[in-house]
Amino acid sequence: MSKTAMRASQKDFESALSQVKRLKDPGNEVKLKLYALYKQATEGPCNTPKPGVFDLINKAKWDAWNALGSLPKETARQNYVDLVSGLSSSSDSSSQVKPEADRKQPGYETLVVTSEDSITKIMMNRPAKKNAITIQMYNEIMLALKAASKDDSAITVLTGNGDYYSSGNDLSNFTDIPPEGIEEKAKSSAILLRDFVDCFIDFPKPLIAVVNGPAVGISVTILGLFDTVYASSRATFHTPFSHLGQSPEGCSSYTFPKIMGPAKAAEMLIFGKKLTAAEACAQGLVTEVFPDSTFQKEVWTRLKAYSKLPPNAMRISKQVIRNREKEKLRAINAEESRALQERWLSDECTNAVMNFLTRKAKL
Ligand SMILES: CCCC/C=C/CC(=O)SCCNC(=O)CCNC(=O)[C@H](O)C(C)(C)COP(=O)(O)OP(=O)(O)OC[C@H]1O[C@@H](n2cnc3c(N)ncnc32)[C@H](O)[C@@H]1OP(=O)(O)O
Repeated sequence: MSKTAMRASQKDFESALSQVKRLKDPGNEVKLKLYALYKQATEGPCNTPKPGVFDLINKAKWDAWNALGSLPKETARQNYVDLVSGLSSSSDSSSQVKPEADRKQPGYETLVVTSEDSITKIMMNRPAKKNAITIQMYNEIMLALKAASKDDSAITVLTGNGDYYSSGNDLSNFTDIPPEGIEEKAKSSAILLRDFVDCFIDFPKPLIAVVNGPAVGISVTILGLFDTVYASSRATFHTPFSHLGQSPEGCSSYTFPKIMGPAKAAEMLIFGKKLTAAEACAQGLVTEVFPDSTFQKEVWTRLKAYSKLPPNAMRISKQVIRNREKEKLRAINAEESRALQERWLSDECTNAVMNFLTRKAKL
């Protein structure tokens, strides 16, 4: 029987609604389609006033819903279920490990992933946006880490393209509010954050950060979960959580006091003190700093030598060093994510994000 000949039940629809939250970000166009079909399936034809021209996001949503005209609720429900099912099967196939070595791996839009000389390199690739991490990028980094954990490389590297390592969470992630409302957005963001950080906690091979420039927010906090951090002399390390009405994540509430002592950690995590590469190295967050002019050459020469060491011995050494803390780190990650879920609903956070997005504030 063809898909369209079948009728989606309310149960199918509800299961598609929960499935959609676990999908890789399908991009804005598909998200608008999903939104429109959801509204049509639950409320019928578009019945709200058209938003003003400057209310770009709500206008795009309204246009997508209105374009469905008088499509019956049942057909919209069926189309929603079919669309989610198509997205699920393509995202399943893109998560399979691909064996091609020595060249750019396909399937990533926000990253460049390569495997060469027994090193898998995951490079964040939104240089024009300072490698700010979108929902899609969180999902792609998780996919790339899962693939790297199973491929035949010995070590894995995370780095950034352009002048920044990463400016942290893309603050426009907070503007894409689903039909279920802001609370649901905070909840799904907390789940995404927890899953993302768990991938670093659980990563089984040596994981190296090649910090090519300034690092902000979550790109700094997760460094405590890496095995080695090499920084360019141009890099800085900034966790301005209080300025943003937020609180620490990436297990930094535990790893930073352990690495640098509680007093130095508090200056970074509570007061948002920005560290230079030399300071971050003196405090133990960074393994070694290289002059910016020779950074890439020196780091990659070093990493190529390390990647020739026996891979199983390196894995076991990492396990012995890290395994006894894994459960604790997972619990800390869950607790930090819960705290942030509440913070994201606060006026302090909303105002800080709006000030950035309306160009009133920068770090
Ligand atoms: C779901 C899980 C959530 C986990 C939560 C994590 C918490 C964090 O990560 S908190 C950290 C959030 N990051 C920031 O607050 C940084 C905001 N960005 C800035 O303050 C500045 O952009 C900068 C200091 C990083 C760089 O300033 P600079 O003058 O050199 O460059 P810009 O012209 O500002 O940036 C170029 C371009 O990139 C856009 N952009 C940069 N960073 C972000 C960002 N984090 N989110 C969204 N967009 C960002 C910036 O708006 C510019 O875009 P346009 O060219 O379109 O104007």
